[in-house]
Amino acid sequence: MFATRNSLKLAARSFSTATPQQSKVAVLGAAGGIGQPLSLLLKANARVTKLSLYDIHNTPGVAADVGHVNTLSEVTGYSAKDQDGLKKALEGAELVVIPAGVPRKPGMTRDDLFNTNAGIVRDLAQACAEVCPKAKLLIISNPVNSTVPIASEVFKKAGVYDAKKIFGVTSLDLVRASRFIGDKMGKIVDVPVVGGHAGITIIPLFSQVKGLTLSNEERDALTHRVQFGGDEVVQAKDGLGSATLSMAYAGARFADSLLRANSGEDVLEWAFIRSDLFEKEGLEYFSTYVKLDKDGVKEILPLPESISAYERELVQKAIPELKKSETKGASFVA
Ligand SMILES: NC(=O)C1=CN([C@@H]2O[C@H](COP(=O)(O)OP(=O)(O)OC[C@H]3O[C@@H](n4cnc5c(N)ncnc54)[C@H](O)[C@@H]3O)[C@@H](O)[C@H]2O)C=CC1
Ligand SMILES: O=C([O-])CC(=O)C(=O)O
Repeated sequence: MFATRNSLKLAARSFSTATPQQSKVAVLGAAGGIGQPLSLLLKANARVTKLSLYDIHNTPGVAADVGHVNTLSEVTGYSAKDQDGLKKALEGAELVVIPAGVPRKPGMTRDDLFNTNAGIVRDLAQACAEVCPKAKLLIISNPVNSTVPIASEVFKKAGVYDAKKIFGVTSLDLVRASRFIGDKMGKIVDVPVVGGHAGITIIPLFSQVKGLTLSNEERDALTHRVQFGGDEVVQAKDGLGSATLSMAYAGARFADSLLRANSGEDVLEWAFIRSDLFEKEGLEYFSTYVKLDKDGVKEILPLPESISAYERELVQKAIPELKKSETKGASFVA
């Protein structure tokens, strides 16, 4: 991966190596299973000029360790023990990535994490709304289908809400879909994934992959594998948590897209955001194709006309699930 100092290539895409403008990125939950490798990948990204790590404990060690990686960014670490540690971590942040919270154990759904993680995300979002209201929030903590509405409601209450800047990170679903199809195609291609980030709300759009032909059985099996890819890792880790390394990779890739957009590049991404696409159905949040610019979401693109009848049906099935989760999140703050 660290082939040369100037080329950090990861799969089909690469992280930025261009000389950056000033970009401070804060990671909240930085000492955790995702937080540590994610912080490492952000340290390796030349677009990050300041990396600010926060966790309730163990952050000084992670910051000291990551801080020895020889890129020019400055690394600071704060924990809950430091006076105003969270505030200091957030001051001047352009991007705030949030992987704070508990992960699943076998037999749990992501929604089972709500009771613990909803409060964590609410409180961290509250601090962001106070200290860096213009920062882009990248929410990894599960259940994403509820934690994004939670953060949004906190920002609304604080009077600083900008729907263009609050993102649920669903990029692990895209990474998985791309990887699983990679075996079939013998090369890595991008696979769109829309909807949300839990079970049947995760909808891979295999119909959009040029040159891919699947039998109905293959399509069903691959769709199921993408939808329940998280469970595969939870079971394999056998009580020790959920995906961390692949999530760090996917999260760092998503952060890089926002940093690229911030420096003027036209960037296309898939993200779970506030969207009017299903307004008629009363749904507020949906992961879809977006154009990014320095202010966050520049344009939300509709679902491709050419998606299959099978995929349309999956979208219809996901809508009530997504609605339940967003209502649960929004009511928690209300
Ligand atoms: N969006 C996605 O695709 C994915 C989301 N996740 C979710 O990410 C979250 C974190 O997962 P892991 O890193 O494996 O868990 P972990 O338990 O290894 O790490 C979580 C970290 O959050 C910290 N933390 C807890 N409360 C905090 C607070 N109030 N402020 C700051 N830090 C706090 C903990 O001290 C810990 O270091 C889980 O909710 C998990 O379900 C995991 C994989 C994929
Ligand atoms: O499955 C989990 O709980 C973690 C997660 O969101 C994923 O791996 O997609």
